[in-house]
Amino acid sequence: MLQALGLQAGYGPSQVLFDVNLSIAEGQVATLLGRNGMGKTTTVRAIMGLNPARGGTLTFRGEDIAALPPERVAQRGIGLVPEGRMVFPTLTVRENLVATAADRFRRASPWTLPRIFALFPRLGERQNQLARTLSGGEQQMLAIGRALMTNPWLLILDEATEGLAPVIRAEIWATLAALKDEGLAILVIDKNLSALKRLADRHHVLEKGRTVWAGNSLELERDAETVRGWMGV
Ligand SMILES: Nc1ncnc2c1ncn2[C@@H]1O[C@H](COP(=O)(O)OP(=O)(O)OP(=O)(O)O)[C@@H](O)[C@H]1O
Repeated sequence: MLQALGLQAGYGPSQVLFDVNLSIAEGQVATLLGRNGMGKTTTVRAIMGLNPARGGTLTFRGEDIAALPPERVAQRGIGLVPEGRMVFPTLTVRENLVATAADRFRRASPWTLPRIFALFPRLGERQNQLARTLSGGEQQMLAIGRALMTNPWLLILDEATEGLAPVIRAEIWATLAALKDEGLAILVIDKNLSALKRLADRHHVLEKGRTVWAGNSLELERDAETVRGWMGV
């Protein structure tokens, strides 16, 4: 579904990604692992067209997306839950969700407000509240709901559980498992290896802008010590 080969990207004169290789099959959950500053967010930005690829290849559902601007990438069906959530603070929960709503692919059962509120009942209870008055966990749920309202084929979450209470984290992990069961492909950036091992099919470790390890959860178990070393945990 998504494949990056030898991906390169950076900011102005500084190159950050040198050789990122990443693949996510349909309906799979994949992870991007690595210490802070190793290029995970930059990889996401390259996929989304925010920091366009400068080398290598990037394909999504069989199409070359390397040169597409961000709005086109989103239209192709990649939904981003960015680092720091970035919900619209002065819009209500409902307005945040409606703002991005689109069903470009005429899905069999598209995401709607009632479906989002069934997934996150708390958002339903607070639908007329301004987003900035929500707790961190609720804002994260809203960010996920907003990405789902674009009816993506692939959902990307950058540090979605960071700074959240354990009980809220558990809720987010359970939600991602439910979305996977529905067939949604997901790319997760997170540091919680034990949750990721259960949820994800494939893992990629980044070190200084290069994919230095990739494998499934069994292989991750086998190479746990090495991977933990790369992650600094
Ligand atoms: N806007 C920017 N301008 C210049 N350099 C940047 C910018 N954003 C990030 N970088 C640099 O790019 C490198 C990779 O950062 P990136 O955010 O992709 O890492 P990360 O693996 O996602 O880590 P983190 O968990 O800290 O977000 C770092 O050296 C960082 O300093």
